[in-house]
Amino acid sequence: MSSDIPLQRCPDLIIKSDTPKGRGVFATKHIPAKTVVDICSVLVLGLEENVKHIEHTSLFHYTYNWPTTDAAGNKKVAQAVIFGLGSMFNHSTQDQNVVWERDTDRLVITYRTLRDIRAGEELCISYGSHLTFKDVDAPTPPSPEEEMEQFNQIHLE
Ligand SMILES: C[S@@+](CC[C@H](N)C(=O)[O-])C[C@H]1O[C@@H](n2cnc3c(N)ncnc32)[C@H](O)[C@@H]1O
Repeated sequence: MSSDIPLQRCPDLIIKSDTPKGRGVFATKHIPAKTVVDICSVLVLGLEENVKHIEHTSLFHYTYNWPTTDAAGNKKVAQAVIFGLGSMFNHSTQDQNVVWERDTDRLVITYRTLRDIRAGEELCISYGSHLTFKDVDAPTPPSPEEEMEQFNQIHLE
């Protein structure tokens, strides 16, 4: 049947529970680029139920933006709960190694490796630029002394 959704999950993964980002997904073996790591089903939340209820719970930190159309036919951005590993991937600004793709008709998200992943490495997606937490991977801003040195170098060259 064409509406059936074949599932696929890479077996070479574990959840580590004590990382600086909380729980996270890690590789136990080398995983080649473009490997499907998981196909996750999605529950799209009502626009109103999200604002009235979900945003006031810890689930708020797990939902993804999901394009939808309201009763009047206007395009809106709803929120969706992702079942499976999709809710366990942490964010990396500097070294995202997993990409994801929505299937809005079949209500699934497919996660694929962006590059080869080494055994022991964390699998991270990008949450975009509006983070609701302090990014532990964020580059540390230069000290005033370093900034002055960079400034001097730029002006000396
Ligand atoms: C979808 S959950 C990911 C799984 C989560 N680490 C857990 O233990 O359930 C998103 C939450 O993970 C944490 N997180 C993800 N990426 C992070 C990062 N780069 N720096 C700090 N915390 C991060 C934040 O607390 C964020 O709200």
